[in-house]
Amino acid sequence: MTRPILTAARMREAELAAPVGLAELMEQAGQSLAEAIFRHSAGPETLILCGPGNNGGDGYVAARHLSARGVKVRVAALAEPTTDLAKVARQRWDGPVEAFDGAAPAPLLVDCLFGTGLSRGLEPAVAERLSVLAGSARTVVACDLPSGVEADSGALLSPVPTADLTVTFGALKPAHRLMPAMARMGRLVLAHIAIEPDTRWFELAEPDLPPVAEGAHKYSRGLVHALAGSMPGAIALSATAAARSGAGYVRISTSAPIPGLPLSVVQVGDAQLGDPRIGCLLVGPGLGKLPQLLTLALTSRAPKVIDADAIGLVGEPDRLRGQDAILTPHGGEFAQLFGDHPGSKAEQALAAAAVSGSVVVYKGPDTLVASPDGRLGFAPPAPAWLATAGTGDVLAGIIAALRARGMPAFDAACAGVWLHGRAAERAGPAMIADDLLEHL
Ligand SMILES: NC(=O)C1=CN([C@@H]2O[C@H](COP(=O)(O)OP(=O)(O)OC[C@H]3O[C@@H](n4cnc5c(N)ncnc54)[C@H](OP(=O)(O)O)[C@@H]3O)[C@@H](O)[C@H]2O)[C@@H](O)CC1
Ligand SMILES: Nc1ncnc2c1ncn2[C@@H]1O[C@H](COP(=O)(O)OP(=O)(O)O)[C@@H](O)[C@H]1O
Ligand SMILES: [K+]
Repeated sequence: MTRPILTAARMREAELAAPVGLAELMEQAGQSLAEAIFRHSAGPETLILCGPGNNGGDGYVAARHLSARGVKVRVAALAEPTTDLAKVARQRWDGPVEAFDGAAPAPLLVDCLFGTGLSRGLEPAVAERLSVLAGSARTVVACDLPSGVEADSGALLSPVPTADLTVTFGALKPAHRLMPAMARMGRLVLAHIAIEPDTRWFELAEPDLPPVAEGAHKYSRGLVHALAGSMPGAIALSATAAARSGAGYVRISTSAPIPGLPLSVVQVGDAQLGDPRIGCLLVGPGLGKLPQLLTLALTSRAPKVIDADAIGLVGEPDRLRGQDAILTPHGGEFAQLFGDHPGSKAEQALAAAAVSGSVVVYKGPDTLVASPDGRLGFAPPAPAWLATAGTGDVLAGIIAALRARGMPAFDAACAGVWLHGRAAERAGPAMIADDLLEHL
């Protein structure tokens, strides 16, 4: 199941449009926070830090529910509540409220200082105290977002301790899946509250892959045609990944024999781009500085995956319009083609997709898949050991195979990114790109 993602502003709209009142939403949020805490680590003395806004309001509600379950709860307030909702939640908490500054540590710390309303970094003394309390706790739970994280960009506006568990409500926020904030979340639980998120932003989930038809033949299962350039290892990784990702036929145009390929991958000396059976053309991995090969690729009517060196050779993004292309840039390649866009990584990816008319897979520890029509997929965390040469070549091959198998471009890119991350998890920390091929 994909999980919806809303910006702070869209979340507020969804809250206002909810079929229940805001006070009921806060009650649901605080109660589900208490439940998630109780399930994660029932029992130990709990210190709940409450801020002045509704994030703090959730904290008072959670305090009441945890206390009713018999947990020893202490509440410390950074400031008196300023919103009506938080004031009511505060009144309904009948235990004492300590001052934030003097609060002693507890084994379980719940951070309800700031959530989606954070507008600037925490004051240095507050951030420092939060860090000390988090450092002394066995378990740190963040309500909605760890305090100091900017909800829409994933930026850290002040130092942010890493949570063991983050409980968010109704929808994820972009920061849950954008760096550097993503690394501070710990386990991320999405609790249900009665909003109806209407959004085309979502977290990637396990894909439905097209089954192999009973009457399939190798061409109907999808022909991936790759153009080799000056570095044969990269295209060998891509082509093998395509073969292992269910393409019926993988073929490479190459001027010299490429070693290390499965015997089933066909190597040809000419371009063969007029072949109407090509389900996806792959250009870029190991291409080197051969702009003529990109130009040749762009004469083909086939769907394309354009990766690596080829991205830097495009020049103007609108050269890609009408190409039915999926681009797979890392940060450097993205900047080369699209220049400096303002805004968050999410906004940049969408702007790039719009200007190129292409699906853009903006890679990194926080990979995004953007469609020109406004859909945006956020990858769940993938292991950092993917940061090794050649893993991008493997990803390009996976996506090319899924595209050739008939998946629409955006779906193929989303599925490919998800499968790539899970293959890395199975391959383990000492993996090299070649090892991913055994786990596809
Ligand atoms: N609405 C609903 O129905 C539901 C909402 N829910 C919950 O509400 C949370 C959002 O609540 P929120 O909008 O009140 O924002 P919140 O993050 O608590 O902080 C805002 C306050 O902090 C202040 N402030 C900001 N930065 C600051 C800083 N660095 N240092 C000091 N002050 C700072 C800011 O003041 P100002 O920027 O105006 O100075 C304002 O007073 C959301 O994350 C979720 O947990 C759930 O219950 C579901 C239902
Ligand atoms: N720290 C990280 N955590 C998770 N995934 C990462 C990290 N760094 C890189 N990746 C992933 O590894 C792959 C690297 O691709 P790329 O930069 O094109 O490398 P190459 O060109 O060497 O194949 C991408 O899929 C990227 O999302
Ligand atoms: K918080």
